Amino acid sequence: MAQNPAAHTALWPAPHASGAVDATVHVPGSKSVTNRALVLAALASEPGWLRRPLRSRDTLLMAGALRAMGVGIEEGVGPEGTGEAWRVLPTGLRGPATVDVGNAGTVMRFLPPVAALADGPIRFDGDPRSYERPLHGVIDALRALGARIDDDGRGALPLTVHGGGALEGGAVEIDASSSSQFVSALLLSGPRFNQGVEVRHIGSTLPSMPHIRMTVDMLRAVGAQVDTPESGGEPNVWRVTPGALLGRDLTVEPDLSNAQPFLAAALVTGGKVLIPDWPARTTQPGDRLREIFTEMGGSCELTEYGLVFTGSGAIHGIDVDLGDVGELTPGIAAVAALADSPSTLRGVAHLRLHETDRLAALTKEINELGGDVTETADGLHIRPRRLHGGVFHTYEDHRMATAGAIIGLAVEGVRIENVATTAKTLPDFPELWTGMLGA
Ligand SMILES: O=C(O)C1=C[C@@H](OP(=O)(O)O)[C@@H](O)[C@H](O)C1
Ligand SMILES: C=C(OP(=O)(O)O)C(=O)O
Repeated sequence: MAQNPAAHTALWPAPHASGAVDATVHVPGSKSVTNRALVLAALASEPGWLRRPLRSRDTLLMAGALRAMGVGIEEGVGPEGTGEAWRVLPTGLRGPATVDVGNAGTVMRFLPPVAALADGPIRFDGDPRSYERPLHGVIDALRALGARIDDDGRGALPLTVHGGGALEGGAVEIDASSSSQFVSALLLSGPRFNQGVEVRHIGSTLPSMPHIRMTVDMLRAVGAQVDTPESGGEPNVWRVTPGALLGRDLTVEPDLSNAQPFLAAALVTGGKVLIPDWPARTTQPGDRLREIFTEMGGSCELTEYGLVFTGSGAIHGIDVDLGDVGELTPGIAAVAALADSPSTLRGVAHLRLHETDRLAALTKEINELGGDVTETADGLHIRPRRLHGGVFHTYEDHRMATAGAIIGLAVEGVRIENVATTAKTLPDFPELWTGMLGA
C-alpha cells in the first residue's frame, strides 16, 4: 500500500495536557484478533461473520491478500449498522496472486502457510522493513512440511510460495525466539494440513506467549483440536489435529494494546479514562496493563461499563520483564521517562526486529528530548530527567508515535514526525487523542 511521502515529513504538535483528563475512549478492535479471525474464516468449510473488525492498514492488507487468493470478504450489516461487519465466504484458495504484506508481522507470517494450501503461485512482497524482519521459522518449517518456496536464501521476504492445493504437514522443529508469530502461523493453518501439524520450539526464549494462547483459543473456538503444553502436553510443543473448521460469528474485542496510550494519559495527568467493552477474560497482552500501570501509580476497576483507570498524580518507575507483552514496551518506556524513579524493562531483545529497532529508537528519541535512557542486551534502563520539547521521530512505527504523544502530554513542544503511521493499527489515533483531551 503506497504511503503519502508528505506525511513522513509532516510534524504533528503533540497536545500538551492542561489538566487531568476525564474521558471515555472507544478503542477500535484488536489487530491480532481481527487478523487471526480472517485467516480462520478463510480456511473454514462454511461462511462466517466478523463483527466490529479493526479496519487499519494491517487488517486491510490481510483482507486484501485473502481476497487476492479467492476468498470472499463482503461488507455486511452488523449490530451497529453497515460497515460494522465482514462476511467471509471461503472458497478454493488459488493463485496466481500477489500479496502486499506492508510491514504487518501477522500478514507476512500467517499467510505463507495459507498460500501453501492454495492452488498456484502466491508472491509475497512488502515495505522495505518487511525484508529485514525474520521469517525463517515459517519458510524452513513449510519446506520441511512439504511446501515449495522460492526465496533469495536469506530466510526473509520477498518470496513466492508455489501452492500445490494441499500440504502434507506433520512434525516440525522451529526456533521461534525471534517471533511467536512463527508458532501461531503454523498452528492457524495446521487443521487444513493432511496430517495436521506438531510444532516444537527448540530455541532459547519464546516471546509473546499470550499471543500463542490467543491462537490456540481462537482455533478451538472454530472447532480445532489443539494440544498444548498447558493442556498436559510436552513443554514447547503444540499439536493440531487435521479437521474442518466451522464458520463462526465473532465480535472482535477492543485492541487493549491500543488502549495503552489512553490509560497512560490518565496516569500521566492524574486523570481518569473509561475504556468501554474491556473484556473480563482475554488473551490479549494489553490486559497486563491493569497490573503494570497500577504498579506505576494508577488504580483500575473493571466495571459493567468497561475499565476505569485512574491516575494518582504520581508516576513510579518499574522493574519488569516484558517478554510476554513486548508490544507494550514503547508506551511503558514513555511513561517511565516521566516517572519519579528509574525503570528497567527486560526480556524484549526481540523488539530490535519489530516495525523498527524499538530499543534503539526509544533510546535515541527520549534522549534527544533530554532523557537518560540506555540500551541493555535485552531491554532498557530509563532514568527520568526533566525533558524538553523537540521532534520525536517515529521510524514508521505506530507505537513510537503513540509513545511520543504520551510524552507530549507532560512536556511542551513535542512534535511527532509522521503521526499518520498510527494507521498501521489505529487510523483514528489523532482524533481520538484530541477528543480525549477536549472531553
Ligand atoms: O501474533 C500476534 O498477533 C502478535 C505477536 C507478537 O509478535 P512477536 O512475538 O513477534 O513479538 C506481537 O508483538 C505482535 O504485535 C502481534
Ligand atoms: C510488533 C507489532 O506488530 P507486528 O504484528 O507487525 O509484528 C506491534 O504491533 O507492536
